Amino acid sequence: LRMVANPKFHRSLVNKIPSVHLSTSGLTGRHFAAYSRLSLTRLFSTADVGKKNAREKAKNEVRDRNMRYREASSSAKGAALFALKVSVCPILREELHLNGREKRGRVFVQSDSYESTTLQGLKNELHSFFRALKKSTYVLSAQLPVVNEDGEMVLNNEMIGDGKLNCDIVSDEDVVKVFQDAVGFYEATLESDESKSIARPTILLHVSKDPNAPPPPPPPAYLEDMPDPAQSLHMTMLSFYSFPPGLIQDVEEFSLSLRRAWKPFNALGRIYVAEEGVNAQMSVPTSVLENFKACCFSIPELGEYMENGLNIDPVPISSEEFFHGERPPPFKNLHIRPRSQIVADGLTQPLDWQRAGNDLPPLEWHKKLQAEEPPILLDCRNSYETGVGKFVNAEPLNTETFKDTWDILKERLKDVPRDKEVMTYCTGGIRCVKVGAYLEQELGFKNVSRLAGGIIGYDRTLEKEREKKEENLGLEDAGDLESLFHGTNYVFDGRVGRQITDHQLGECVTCGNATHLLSNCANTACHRRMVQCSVCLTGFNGCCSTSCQNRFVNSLARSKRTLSSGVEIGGEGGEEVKSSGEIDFDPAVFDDVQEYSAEHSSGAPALYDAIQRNTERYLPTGAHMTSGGVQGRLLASLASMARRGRVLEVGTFTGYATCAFAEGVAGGCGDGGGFVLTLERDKLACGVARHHIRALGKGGTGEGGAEVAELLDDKIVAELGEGAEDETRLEGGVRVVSRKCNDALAVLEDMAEQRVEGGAFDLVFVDADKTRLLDYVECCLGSDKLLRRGGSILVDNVLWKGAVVSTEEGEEGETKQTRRKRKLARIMHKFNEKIQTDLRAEVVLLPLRDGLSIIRKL
Ligand SMILES: C[S@@+](CC[C@H](N)C(=O)[O-])C[C@H]1O[C@@H](n2cnc3c(N)ncnc32)[C@H](O)[C@@H]1O
Repeated sequence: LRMVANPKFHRSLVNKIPSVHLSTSGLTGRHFAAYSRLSLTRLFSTADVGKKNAREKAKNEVRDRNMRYREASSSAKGAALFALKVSVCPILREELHLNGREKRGRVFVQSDSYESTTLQGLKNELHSFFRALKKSTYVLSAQLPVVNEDGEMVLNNEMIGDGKLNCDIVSDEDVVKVFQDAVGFYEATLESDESKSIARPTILLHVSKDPNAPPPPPPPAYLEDMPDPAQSLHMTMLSFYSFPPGLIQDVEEFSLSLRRAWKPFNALGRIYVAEEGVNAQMSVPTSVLENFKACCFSIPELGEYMENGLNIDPVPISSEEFFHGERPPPFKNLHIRPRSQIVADGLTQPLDWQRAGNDLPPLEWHKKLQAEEPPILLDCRNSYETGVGKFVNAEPLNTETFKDTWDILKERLKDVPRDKEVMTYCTGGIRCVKVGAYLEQELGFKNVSRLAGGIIGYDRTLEKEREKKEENLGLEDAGDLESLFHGTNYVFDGRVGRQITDHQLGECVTCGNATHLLSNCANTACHRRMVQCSVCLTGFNGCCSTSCQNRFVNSLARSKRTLSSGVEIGGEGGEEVKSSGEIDFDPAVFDDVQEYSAEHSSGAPALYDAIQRNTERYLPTGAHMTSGGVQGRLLASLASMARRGRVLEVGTFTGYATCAFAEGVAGGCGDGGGFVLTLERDKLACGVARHHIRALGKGGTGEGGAEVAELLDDKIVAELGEGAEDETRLEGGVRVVSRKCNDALAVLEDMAEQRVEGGAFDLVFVDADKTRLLDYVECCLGSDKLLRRGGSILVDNVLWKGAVVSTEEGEEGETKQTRRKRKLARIMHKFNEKIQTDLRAEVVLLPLRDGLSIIRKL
């Protein structure tokens, strides 16, 4: 991983791959090099592979193979490789819903291979490119290309329509003959006029519907007479999970099949699929709910293995409220995501999820909790969930994430006799399957029970029983039906929490009063989940702090201005774009000049190598985000020139640039009172950065500092609340303060209003969310309280991997990533244009690495 995260390594490999000019497919050598790099990333990054859907993966494999073939054939023309120009008839295109790429395409086949000598081999080859054909009965026919008077090959077989080409392929012999004929034809063109000959034997292959194929199967019974889901006046929320004992063999294929099966219902939701099972939170149009249930029960991997069936919310939401109500819709799309686990547990070995204690129906659970000698009752949710609601007498495990569960359980239960009854519960029951399995199989408890359907199931059952009681229908003896769960149940969709009783167990984040209300901060860049009372919710405009409130109110005003003036600025999304790790770079930008300048700049001291290593170990997907060697040296130099040695960094990440700034300030600051403030929203990054800054404080930038930095262990993430600060003093009195904040822009806007303690900054490094660069820079240019006149702003990534140079519309069929890259490049380009014409500043855009702008405030 360390090698892969290192651009030098990529470059060296990319440079070693011969680049080919493939004009027929529109691919240039440069694309090929970039593509090769993507393949490398794919090869090394198993997490990425896991995320790709099956179709994409198969297509990539074939493309990879074709690339190799083309590469081979570019040096050696001839009969070693055949080109098959494949087309699919319109009937099959429609029946199989083939997309643009699958309607026609080119496949390369080696001579004397299984594919070029047998019908099955040939078909397998076609299936890997045209996956949908696997499910169809079709016939193949072939033809040799026609060479026109100018010696050009006429490959246009569009005119075939539903018909066939002149040679049927129904047996291995037919395959052999067609390939032999293709060689003969190729050799004949060579002999007649080599300059006009074709590059390799070529065959036109047509796939048409088999006229004798049996009719397609009738639609499943559950779709018969189904009402139109689009007309449903209500939406129903539901959830379910399953741990099928036979596991899910092909996760990606199964995810696709779920999407196909659920498409007719207009279902929405978030579904995780892994080998171990399925975990779904969904909303379904109420009018087709019964059909949807029947569909789910007909799928073997769900069916009887859906523990407690489907957990259905008894109160449907009107479609109007669902889609256009005050709150955002719980789900906007149907996301079916292949995952390595449906609940990430952090266990080294998977357990047998079928042996996970007993499922206790809610009414039995309710009775048991009223018993005189209650058993051990464990709340297996995280602390933010248990903070607003739990069963009376339950012990919260107080985990930050589910992965913390195992150590806490071991410690809590170490002296408990193994035959003591242990009861566990969670939101919907899924986490308790894993906890139950662990208690039984790893800790040896013999009497484990789990609340079937979790708190959601318990709440619904009690509600139903109460209704029954009211209607005086035969009521089971359930004792008192008052809920023993007190407070609010945290749920994982747009609703955030459901209040079960009036108990106010939470503490308002802004005033500290008791409350049951849960929400997410309205400042979208912060969006933290929070407990906030109704008074503060209104008073703070739905935000968690005054900083976020200012940011939120300002951005509302700005978006109004934007709408009326038609000028696009920044964008409220504030998405962190640099960390996606999926954006490829244009290798042409990383040319020899960059290499040369790196080789002829001073190397970074040892501490920085240790920082980079730790980053690659603890935050590998973002390891490319650190400033790195040459830029780090430049930042240190610039900081050393800062008049009063006061530097603000926006986006600490793991502290690479922070240490460079601190180093520079310490080495250059005139009055000895240097100060570096760095802001970061990510807890883990903050924890790692603090360790590095302390290492700098203890051992300096050399080997001593590197040794301390290397002592980083897994317990780096401190519980960091909004505004939590950590201060390190360097020799010579320079103060380095790392502050955890939810949204750095809100903090800057605050500082721009008030006086910054100790005076304005000399230098501000803007290196956080890239879509709001103008907002950050505006804060600095607009307020002398934040950045003094004559001071500078540094903005990173202004060349956006070279993509700013050309931001026109992309080719048809470009991927989501390239579209996103183009969109971001346009934002960056607009930023560069706008800042260049700003009369308050002078700009130098350095083509260093990914582009660094130095903006001097006039
Ligand atoms: C490119 S990295 C910073 C790299 C660092 N300056 C360096 O040179 O080593 C960007 C960091 O900004 C943080 N970030 C993004 N948006 C933020 C925001 N609105 N508030 C605070 N931090 C943010 C991300 O979590 C990420 O760690």
